Amino acid sequence: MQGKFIHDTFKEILNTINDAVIAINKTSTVIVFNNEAEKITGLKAANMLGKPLSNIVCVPSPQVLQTVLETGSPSLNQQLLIGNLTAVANYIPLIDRQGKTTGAAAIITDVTSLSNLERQVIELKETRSLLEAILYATEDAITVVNEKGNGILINPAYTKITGLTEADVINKPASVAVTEGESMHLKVLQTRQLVRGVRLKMGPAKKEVVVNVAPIIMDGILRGSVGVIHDISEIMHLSEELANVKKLIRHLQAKYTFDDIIGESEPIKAAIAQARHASDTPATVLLRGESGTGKELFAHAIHNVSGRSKGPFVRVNCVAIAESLLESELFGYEEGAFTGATRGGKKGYFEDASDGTIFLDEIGDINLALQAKLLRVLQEKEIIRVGGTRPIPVNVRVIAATNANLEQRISEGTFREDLYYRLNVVPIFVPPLRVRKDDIPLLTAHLVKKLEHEYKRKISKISPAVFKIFMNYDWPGNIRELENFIGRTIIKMDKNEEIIQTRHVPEFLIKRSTTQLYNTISRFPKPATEGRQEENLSNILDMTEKNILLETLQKTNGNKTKAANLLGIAVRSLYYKMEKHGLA
Ligand SMILES: Nc1ncnc2c1ncn2[C@@H]1O[C@H](COP(=O)(O)OP(=O)(O)OP(=O)(O)O)[C@@H](O)[C@H]1O
Repeated sequence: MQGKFIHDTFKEILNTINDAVIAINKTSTVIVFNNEAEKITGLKAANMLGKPLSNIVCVPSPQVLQTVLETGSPSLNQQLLIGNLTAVANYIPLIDRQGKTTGAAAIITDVTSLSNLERQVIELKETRSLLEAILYATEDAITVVNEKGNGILINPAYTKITGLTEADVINKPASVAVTEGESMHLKVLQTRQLVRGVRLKMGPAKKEVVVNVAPIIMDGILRGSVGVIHDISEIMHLSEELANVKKLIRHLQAKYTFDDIIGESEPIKAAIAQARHASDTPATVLLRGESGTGKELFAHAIHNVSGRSKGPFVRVNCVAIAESLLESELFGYEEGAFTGATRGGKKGYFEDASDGTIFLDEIGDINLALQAKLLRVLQEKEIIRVGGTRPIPVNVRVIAATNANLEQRISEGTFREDLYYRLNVVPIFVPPLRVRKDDIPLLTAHLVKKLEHEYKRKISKISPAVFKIFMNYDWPGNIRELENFIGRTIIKMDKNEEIIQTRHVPEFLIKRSTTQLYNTISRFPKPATEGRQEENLSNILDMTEKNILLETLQKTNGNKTKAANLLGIAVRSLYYKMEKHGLA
């Protein structure tokens, strides 16, 4: 009776404790427990009392409990599992008055929620290791800034790409890293909006990069932003190479378009308009004009705009090929046509150009025999290979070019008149540079850019004095000569110089330019404008034009073709001008 009293009193005392308590005897059998123990085990008294402790809770290390019972020493923080719960037990030995261990009390604390936290900490650590691995492994640069826009993290790729180390960026404003353009971190922090695909230059080496930056927003609060930076210098390099390869391919085809024909002066605009018009038709085009004026450029452009642009463009320089070979090159040959002829024969340029365009440059210089054969091709639209008899139909558009005075050659009997008319279906006169000097600045800028790339130099400016020299010279070699001079000028510049100055211009060009300026001024009788300040510019220009026409016609004894040639204008336009000035 007294034993029950003691037991119940003891249990009451145990119930005042927040932790679960289960007392066991020397054989690990449960002798007493409190309400909290029933609660966390979910067991009724009948299922606990007198049962081994291991039936009630899972003891991962039974020997620990055994040691407590045997040695009478407490053991703390031992893990227990009760169903889904994780608990920690402190085993306290129960010792009687004689100092003998009679059992033990397990004081059990539910640490499930605590272990959840621990688990989260472990998960966070794992995530962090994973993120670090990604940060270190990726080839893309990553940069993180805080909400103030100051750097807080970069990865090794960032340093590799931008050349900036942690010392350069951590705790520094994001803008320090950007050499050209605006810091996207700062923009994102202002707008809270993601930015994508922005091109910038970063770091001391001005690396070409593309950046994506996203805001970091946690629980609605802006904490900073993260940027991913892609190095595109390699892509840029590759696309440059691709552009070069494309250029090479275009060299085998038609390289230029009308956009490549630089000039805004009236004479060049008129020629371009004529050429554009001709592109839409299948008509044969005859390009006239001095050497270096851009006739070949026009031929390319006409082909590229025409319906045949997908077909081949075959350029034949009729003077560059030996006369004896030109016929077989143009029309091909049959097997055995001559000693050394390839077995099976060979196609000529006309057949190569099938469904495309053949550009016959320097057409004025082919011999009469070949002229007759060419005439036949133009009339019949078929060729006969050298050594053959079988006509082969060809579908080829002909563009011819010459700087020769064909009309004069006809009168001299060296050029066939019938061929002239066959070729001259659409004549286009490409004006010489001296009649379109207004285009010199544009052309110079274009050619400088072209050569800058070729010579791997950077030219930022051309001094006005150099332009003056260029403007005062007549450029008998036309744009080819201008291109040549600019090339020679760039060569004379030091590597670090970026401005073309007069000292770089070859001496003799300066001399010639000055002489020509002097001649131009003194050549013409002073128009009756002196003292007549009220004359407007248009009248002065008219008078000057009239004087030049008169002077040229005098020089050519009234031969209008020659005069037009000297002036670099079409005979038709000479007639028009003569009429305008009452000289016809
Ligand atoms: N309007 C232009 N814009 C830009 N470059 C031009 C222009 N005209 C000519 N060029 C350049 O000048 C050089 C000479 O041009 P092109 O070979 O077409 O002249 P051409 O009249 O055919 O000469 P030729 O009669 O000696 O064959 C080329 O490098 C060409 O690219």
